[in-house]
Amino acid sequence: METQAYEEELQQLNTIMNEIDRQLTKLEGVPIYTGSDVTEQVLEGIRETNRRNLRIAINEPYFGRMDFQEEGKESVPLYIGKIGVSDIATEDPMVIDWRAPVASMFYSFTGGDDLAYYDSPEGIIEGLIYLKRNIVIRKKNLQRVVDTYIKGSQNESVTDDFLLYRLSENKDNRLKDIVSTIQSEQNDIIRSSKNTPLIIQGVAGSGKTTVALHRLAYLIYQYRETIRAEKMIIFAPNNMFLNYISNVLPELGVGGIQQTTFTDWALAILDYEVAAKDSSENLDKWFSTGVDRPKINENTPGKWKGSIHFKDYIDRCIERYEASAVPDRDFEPWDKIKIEKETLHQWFSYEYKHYPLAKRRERIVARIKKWIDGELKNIEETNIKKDKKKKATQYLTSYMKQWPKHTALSFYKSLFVLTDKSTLADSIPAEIMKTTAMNCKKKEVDLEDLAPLVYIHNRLYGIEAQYKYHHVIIDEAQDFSPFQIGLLKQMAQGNSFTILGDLSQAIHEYQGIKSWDEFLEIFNHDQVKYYELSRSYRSTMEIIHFANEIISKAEIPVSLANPVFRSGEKVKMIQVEDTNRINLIIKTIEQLQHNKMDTIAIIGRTEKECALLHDALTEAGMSATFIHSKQRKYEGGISVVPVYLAKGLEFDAVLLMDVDEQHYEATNQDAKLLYVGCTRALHELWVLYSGRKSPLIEDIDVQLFTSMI
Ligand SMILES: Nc1ncnc2c1ncn2[C@@H]1O[C@H](COP(=O)(O)OP(=O)(O)OP(=O)(O)O)[C@@H](O)[C@H]1O
Repeated sequence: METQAYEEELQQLNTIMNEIDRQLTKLEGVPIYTGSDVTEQVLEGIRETNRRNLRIAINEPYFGRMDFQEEGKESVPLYIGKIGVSDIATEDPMVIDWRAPVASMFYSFTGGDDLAYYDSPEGIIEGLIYLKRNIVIRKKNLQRVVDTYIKGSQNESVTDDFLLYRLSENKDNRLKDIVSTIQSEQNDIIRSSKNTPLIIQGVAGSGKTTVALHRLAYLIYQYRETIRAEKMIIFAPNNMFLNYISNVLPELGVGGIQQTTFTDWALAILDYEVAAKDSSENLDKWFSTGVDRPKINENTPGKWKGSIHFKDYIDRCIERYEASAVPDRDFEPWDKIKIEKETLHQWFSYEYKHYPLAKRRERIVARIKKWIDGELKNIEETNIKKDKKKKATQYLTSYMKQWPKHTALSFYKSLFVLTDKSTLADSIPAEIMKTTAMNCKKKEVDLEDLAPLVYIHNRLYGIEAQYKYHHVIIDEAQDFSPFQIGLLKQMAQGNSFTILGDLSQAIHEYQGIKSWDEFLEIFNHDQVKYYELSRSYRSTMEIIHFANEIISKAEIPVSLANPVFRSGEKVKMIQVEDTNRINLIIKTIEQLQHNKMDTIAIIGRTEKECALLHDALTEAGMSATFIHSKQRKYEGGISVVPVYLAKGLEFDAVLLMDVDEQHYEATNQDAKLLYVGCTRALHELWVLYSGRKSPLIEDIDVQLFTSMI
């Protein structure tokens, strides 16, 4: 039977490949248009997209087949691929784009005799599925045919076998697409409608980043009439992470989406009026160990400035500025000739109300100048006219001095200067007042200042068209502040958001959130869709069970990860003396490489310790990449990385260093850090410590690891 299926698919592959080849050859034969005719340019754009798509399709034209019988019709085999391909002569679809409505059944159907259905533009279409088949094609060669559902057969649902086959593969240095194995709960998120903001709490390895990228590809396809790639934006925690995920969208045939960090994005909007302080200093501080650990409370700058309370405070300050902006006097450049203050107020508060504050000021200056010109026209004597003009200009300058022109920075700075007893600034903690005023003076600010600065900029100057988005994706959103979300909410049209994160990995406690309610409130609870993904696809069961024991020690209001049934090596726990550490690491890595582990991370606790470890390993002849906070590229191979920078990444094997009582104390924060470290591993996890082991791993069930000396 299997051979028969294979032969059948081989034949089909030939037919489809020939068609793709024919179309591509034809398109590649058309000379590229470089002229200035707009219609021709548009046509060239379409040809270029088609060329690009067909080049993707020619290597792996499809990955699945589903035999579907729509009610009242014949059963037809539908081939599903990354890119849709039609027979050029008959226009019949040969391969269906995975994002097409009918293809949704390939992901949502998990067996059974019930009618399957999908939501088409014409309404719900129902029918029966007879076959669901996974087909692996690599570089034009048919490699594997696995039936995951055959109607009437005993062994009805073996979907997980194929998923496991994909999960057991090793990873290189880039995140991959998952079109062939999207799971039903992921499919629901990917295909959610554009204008419902989504908040997704997903355990480590549940596919949040991957799902977010597939969702973008879906939205571009589904809303192609109204949505543009350049108007969609992804926020990720750092540039190395952006580099790590950079292959997925091109693999899905999607280009042009903005991908950035909040810092880079904010600095550009502020036109680089300020610089961002070196983040590594901050990370060193917040992730230090022992007596250096700073305490975190509501007055911690990141928390305080990231709160909606601070946003409201800024609103009040802006209102105050607005109320007192127009000088409380007539504009009277010459005796008895004047614009009355009531008129100026009328312009400001009514006629120009729809303009942002700075623009209103500009408009009024322009109107006053026009009024002066008009008045001067009535004067005939040249000398008097000249004299009056001079007087009016001087008067205007002194008048406008009473109406300060603000930039985002100057306004922000003014919030941190205590000018009089009645000032609103009374409520700002003294330490924040002092340091922020100092930073503003140096034009060098912290991450937590950027959202308020952009917010003020928007209030003063309005939001430019290029910063109004069709869709916003925020990955690792647990590290965002409510203020950042509140700000972005103003800039995303129709509240089109996908916000993803994991509270169990909320290691940036000094700025992030404790509960998703903090964001839900911003969107007015009932308008948002909240999802929880608890199935974890990355790590083996052994690793997930071990990691779950650690995170259970922290009080976090989310459910534990539930691994797919993929079994591997037990977690290894090793006590090692400092003198033997380097030796042991090198031997372990040799063993792991022998076991075909391609990407291996040695995860340390702080950046400084990792730098020292990396030096020692280099000296001992090992070649590894040291990942530090300024790293922009993830190279793969062997990496030495501080645990907080490993978040978001994954490796075939992980060596967690220094899991002792000094480095990982019995605190929520350290439990989360250790959890992040453990869940980076796909296949093997080695936990090393010297002296006393961390209390976080002290009483872990002995069945869950192997102790080695
Ligand atoms: N449906 C799936 N089929 C195959 N692989 C999947 C699937 N879903 C997720 N994966 C794989 O699981 C791994 C984790 O995915 P991803 O990094 O997107 O998860 P995450 O939730 O963002 O993780 P974390 O929060 O731990 O960084 C990746 O290797 C991804 O390819």
